[in-house]
Amino acid sequence: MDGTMRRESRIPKPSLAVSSGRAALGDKQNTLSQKRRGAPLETVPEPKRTTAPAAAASGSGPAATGPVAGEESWQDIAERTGMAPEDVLSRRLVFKKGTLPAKKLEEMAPVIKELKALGWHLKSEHERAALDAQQWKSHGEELQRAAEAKAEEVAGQEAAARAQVEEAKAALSKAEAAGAGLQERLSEAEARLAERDAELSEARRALEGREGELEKAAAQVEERDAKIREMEEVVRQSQRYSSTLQGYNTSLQNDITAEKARRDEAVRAREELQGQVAELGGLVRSGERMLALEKEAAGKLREEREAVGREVAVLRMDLDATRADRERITAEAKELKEELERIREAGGRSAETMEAIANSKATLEAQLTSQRALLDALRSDLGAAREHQALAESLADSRGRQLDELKSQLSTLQSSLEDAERRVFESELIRRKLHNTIQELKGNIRVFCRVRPALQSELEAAGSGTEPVATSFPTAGDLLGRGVEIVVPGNLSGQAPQKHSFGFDKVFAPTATQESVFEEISELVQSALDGHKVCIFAYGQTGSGKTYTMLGSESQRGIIPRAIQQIFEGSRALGTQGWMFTMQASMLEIYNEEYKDLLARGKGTGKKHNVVHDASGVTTVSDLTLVDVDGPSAVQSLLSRAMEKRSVGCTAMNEQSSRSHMVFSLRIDGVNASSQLKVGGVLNLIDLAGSERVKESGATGVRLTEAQNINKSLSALGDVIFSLANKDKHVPFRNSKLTWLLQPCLGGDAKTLMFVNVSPATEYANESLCSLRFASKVNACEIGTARRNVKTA
Ligand SMILES: Nc1ncnc2c1ncn2[C@@H]1O[C@H](COP(=O)(O)OP(=O)(O)OP(=O)(O)O)[C@@H](O)[C@H]1O
Repeated sequence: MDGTMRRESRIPKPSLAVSSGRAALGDKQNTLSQKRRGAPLETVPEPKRTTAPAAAASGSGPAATGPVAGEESWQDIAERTGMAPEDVLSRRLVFKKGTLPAKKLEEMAPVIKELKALGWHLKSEHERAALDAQQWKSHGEELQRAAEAKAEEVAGQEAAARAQVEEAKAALSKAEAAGAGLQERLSEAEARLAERDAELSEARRALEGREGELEKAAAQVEERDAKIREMEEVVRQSQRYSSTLQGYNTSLQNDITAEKARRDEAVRAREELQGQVAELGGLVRSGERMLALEKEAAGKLREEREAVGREVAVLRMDLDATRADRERITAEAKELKEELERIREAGGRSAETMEAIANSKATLEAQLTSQRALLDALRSDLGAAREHQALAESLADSRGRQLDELKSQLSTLQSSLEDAERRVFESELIRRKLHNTIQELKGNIRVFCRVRPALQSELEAAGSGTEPVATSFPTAGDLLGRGVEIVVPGNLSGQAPQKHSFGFDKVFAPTATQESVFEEISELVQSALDGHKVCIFAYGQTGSGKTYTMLGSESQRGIIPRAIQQIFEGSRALGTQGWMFTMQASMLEIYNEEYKDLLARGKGTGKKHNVVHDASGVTTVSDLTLVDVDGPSAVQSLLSRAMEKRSVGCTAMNEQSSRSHMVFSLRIDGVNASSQLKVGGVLNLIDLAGSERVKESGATGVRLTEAQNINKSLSALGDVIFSLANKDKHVPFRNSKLTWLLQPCLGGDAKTLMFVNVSPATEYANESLCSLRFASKVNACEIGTARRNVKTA
C-alpha cells in the first residue's frame, strides 16, 4: 500500500453526531451553505457537534438566555403548524379597526410565543454553528499541520532520494570510469600479449632456423664421416698395395729405387693422411659431442618454448575470463543505469531500490577489486613470461654463438678434409697407376670376391643354436677390405669347426652396393676402349649371386648394363679427340656343351657353332649373330632378347638358376682420323652357370644332365687354371667349350678379372670353401702380360 495513503488515514477527522430532531434543518442549512460555496456536496466535511450550549442544555438560565420550561419549542411548533421560520418572520398581524390593545395583545401572544421559540431556536443554531465552525477550524488547523508535516516528510524523503540518486550516479560514473580503465588495461594487456606472441613466433622461427642449421651441420658431419671412412679405406688400400709392392718381381730391381721413393712418398702421404684422419676424427667427434650438446640444448629450448606457450594459453584463458567478467560488469552497469533511468522517470524513491543500488554498487566495487587483483596477477604473470622469454632468447643467442663456432670448426674441418681429399685423390692416382703397372707386369688374373647377404630363407632354415652366417671379414690389418674368413661347421664324425682365411684383390661384404662394385672395375672396362681385351666373369656355387652381380635387375643394375653405359659415354668423350667408334655385340650361351646363339632369329636358331682363334688373338664364333649397336638402349634391348632365350630353370637352391654359361661380347673398333691410329678392343662379360653338388641338390633328368655338364666345364676351367699356374707346357683348353672360348682371356694377352661369388650361409660353407680355394688358385695364376691392340691405319 502507498505510504502517503497510510499517513493520511492517521490524520484525525471531526466526527458529526446530528440529532434526529434537527437533521432536516441542519441538512437544509448544509445544502444551502454548500450551494453558496459552490463546492461538491459529498466532499464537505461535516463538523462534529459536541455538546449543546450549556444554558440551553441545562435549561436553568434566565428567560432572556434560554426557553422557559413548559414552553413549546420551535421544533414542536414547526411540527405542529408545518411552518418554516420564514413563514413566522414574514407573517403580518392585521387587526380590525377599533380592536382594543388588550385584544391585540391577546391575539399577538401566540405569535410572540412562536417568535420567541424561533428566536431561541435560531440562537442555539447559531451557537452550534459557531461551535462547528470552531471545530472545523481546529480540524482545518490539524489538517494543515498534518499536511505541513507530510510535506516536510516528503521533502526530506525527496532530498534523501535525490542524495541517493546522486550517490548512485557517482557510483555509476565511478563504475563506468573503472570499466573504462579496466577496458584500457585489458587492451594494454592484449597488446602486450600480441607483442609477446609475435616475439614468441619470432623466437620459434629463430629456433627452427637453428634446428635446420643443426640438421645441416649433422648432415655435414655425417658426410664428413663417410668421406673419412672412404679415406680410411683408401689409406688401407695404400697400405695393402705398398706392402704388396715390397714382395713384387725382382725384375723391377732397376726401377725399385724409383718405386721405393714413390712408395715412401705414398707411405708418407698415407701416414700424413692417417694423422689427418685421426685429427679429423677427433675434430668430428668433438663436433659430434658439441652437436649432441646443441641438440640437447635445443630440446630444452623447445621444452621451455612449450612451457611459455602453455603459460600464454593460461594467460589467454585468464584474459578471456577477465573479458567475460568485464562484459558481465558492463552489462550489469548498463542494467543499473537503466534501472536508475527508470527510477528517475518514475520519480520513485523506493528505499528497497536504493538499497539494491547500494548492494549493486558494493558488488560492483568488490568485482572491480577482484578484477584489479586479477589484472595485477596477469601483469605479474606477463612479467614472469617475459623473463622466461628473455632467458630463452639469451639461451638461443648462446646456442647461436656455439653453432657459429661449430660452423667455423666445420668449415676448417671441411677445408682440411678437402685438402686431405685432394691428397688422397693424388695418392689414389699414384696407387692405381702403380697397381696397374704391377698387374700388367705380373700378368695374373685379378680376383674379386663378393659375399651376398643372407636370404630370408637361409636365415629361417638355420636350426636353433646354429649360426646362420659362416662368413666374416677382417676389421683391421693388412687384409682389411680384401680378406674373407669362413667357418666350416664341425661334423658328426667329430671334426671340429674350422676357420679358413683368404685374401683377394678386393672383397665385397654383403653390404656392398652394385654401384660400389662397378666403381672398382670401371677402369678395367675403360681399358676396353683403349684397345684391350677385357674379360670379366663370375664364378660360384649356384645361388651365390653371379647373375645378380653381372646383370642385376632393373632397379639394381649389374656390371653388364653399367659397363655398356660407360663404354658409350667414354666413346662419346673420346669423340672430342677425333676418335670414331663402331661396336658390335653378340651373345651366346654354352648349354650342355653346345654353343647357342642367343640373338639368332628365324633360320639362325639351332645352328651349330665353332670357335676359332686366329694368330693375332681374334676369336671368331661361326654363324654367330653380330649386331651393330650405337647406344646403351640398343644393347639393352639385345640383352632383354637374349635373356628371354637363356636356359634358366628352377633348382633346389635357386628358383631362377642359370643352366648355362652366358657370354656377352662387345667388339669395339676405334679410328682416330687425326692420328691415324686404330684400336680394337673386346669386352667379354660372362655369367657362368653355378657349380652344384648333384648329391645334395637331388637333381634328376634334364637338371641332372645340365648339372653334370656345368660341373664338367667348370672342372675343365679349374684344370686350365691349375695348368697355367703350374706353367705346364700343355694347357687343356680344348677340354670344354668354355675353356676353349675363354682361351685368349685365360692364357693370352687379355685383362681378366674373376668374381668369386659366395653365399654367407653356414649351410653352404663347404661349397663356399671350394669356391674360395679355386679363386685363390686363380689369383695366383700368371697368364702373361696384357697387350693393347693398337695399329696405324
Ligand atoms: N648382393 C646381393 N644382394 C641382394 N640379393 C642378392 C645378392 N646377390 C644375390 N642375391 C639374390 O640371391 C638369389 C640368387 O642370386 P643369383 O640368381 O644371382 O645367383 P646365381 O649365382 O646366378 O645362381 P645360379 O648359378 O643358380 O644361376 C637371387 O634371389 C638374388 O636376387
